[in-house]
Amino acid sequence: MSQTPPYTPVCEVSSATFEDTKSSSSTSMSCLGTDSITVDTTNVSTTGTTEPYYNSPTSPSSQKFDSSQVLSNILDTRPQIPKHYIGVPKTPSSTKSLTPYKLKSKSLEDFVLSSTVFEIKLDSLLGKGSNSYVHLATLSTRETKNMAMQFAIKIPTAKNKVKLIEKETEFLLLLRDYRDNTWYRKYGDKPFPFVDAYGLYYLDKTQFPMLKKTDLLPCLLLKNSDTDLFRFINERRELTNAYEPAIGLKNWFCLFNFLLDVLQVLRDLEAVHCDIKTDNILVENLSISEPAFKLIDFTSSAKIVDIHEQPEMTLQFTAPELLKDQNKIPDFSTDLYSSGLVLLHAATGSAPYHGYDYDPYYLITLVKEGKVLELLTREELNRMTGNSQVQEILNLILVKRCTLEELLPLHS
Ligand SMILES: Nc1ncnc2c1ncn2[C@@H]1O[C@H](COP(=O)(O)OP(=O)(O)OP(=O)(O)O)[C@@H](O)[C@H]1O
Repeated sequence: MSQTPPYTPVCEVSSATFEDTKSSSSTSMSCLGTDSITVDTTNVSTTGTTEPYYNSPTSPSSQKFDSSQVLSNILDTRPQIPKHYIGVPKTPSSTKSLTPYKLKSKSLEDFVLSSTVFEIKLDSLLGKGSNSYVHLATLSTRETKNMAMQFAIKIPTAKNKVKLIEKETEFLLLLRDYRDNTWYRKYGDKPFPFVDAYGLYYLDKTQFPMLKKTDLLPCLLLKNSDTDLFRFINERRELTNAYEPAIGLKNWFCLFNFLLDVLQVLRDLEAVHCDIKTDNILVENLSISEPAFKLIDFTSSAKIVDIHEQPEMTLQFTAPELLKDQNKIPDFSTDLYSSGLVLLHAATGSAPYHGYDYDPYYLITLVKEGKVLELLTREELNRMTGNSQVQEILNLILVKRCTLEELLPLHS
């Protein structure tokens, strides 16, 4: 991910410091009372995925992907997976002295792909979040080398970040269960709007040099995508006309429908994502006329009943009421508001509060007051108001704060 981290200043709940993961400068944020907010400095930084932040261990794989479909199908339809494919490493020869990180539940252990059956080769860096590196990688079976597939692997930046990988994986398992038992029954063969997870896989320093030499940590295997929505907006806004949404009218409504699908699933699960933003939406099928969007990053997601404090969120995509009241728990309406900001970004071509993120204190004031529409430039307004339905939908979500039910009749 090129947009947010590692330039993203993160306010850790535990330390309450305002830390920039790239520069070493840090400013106390405790006085801001926003301990769990990440400031998206997307518009300040112009990091490219082509520029790794360290000496990358990557070595492009020479594997062919003829059988990638076979392997991804096996991993996707777990009940059919052979038993020996699964297993937390015991004492693999290369990591004899390392104790694998102990996962917190049996369901997570059952999701681990055995390193005696599979091997993984890391390719290029796809993105970096505040808690993880995401690499393109190749998974192959050790015995039959032509059984190989490409995927994205989310690697924790440190051992203390594994609990977030565990939390995210548990949420992905919940979504997978929903997909298999409810989604197909309710929506037929409509694409599921969340990223597919294939399993967990343990890596050590010999495979990923950024890990400590004493660590053997579980990493999350996900379906990889061509690009994310942030980059998609930047590319498309050069091609679309000045009075239509930056990503084009058809794509904008496609994104709107996708977000309504996401919100309906979350409502069915009585859960919230809590970090819906442009960086967290992947875009697939770019060669086909309609792109397919997939939501990622479930590190802050949970069932509403299980949330007791505000999780880590991205300031520019946070609903004002969560900043005004630190005790307020995120709910469906706060995810809907964040979705409205994603739609605004896709319409105007600029991230919310673009140009106002140089001063986090000022930014917090603006977000608290929900000033996002008042800060739009003439060009941005033209793109937002060029189509009356786009304008109406944005107004309903961001100003009138309508409910999901009120929007559903507009779903096509
Ligand atoms: N499945 C994937 N395919 C392609 N790229 C991906 C995939 N998953 C993540 N990425 C890229 O990596 C970036 C970081 O991923 P992610 O947001 O899941 O990490 P994180 O550490 O939880 O980040 P955050 O700081 O937002 O919490 C994404 O913005 C995206 O660009």
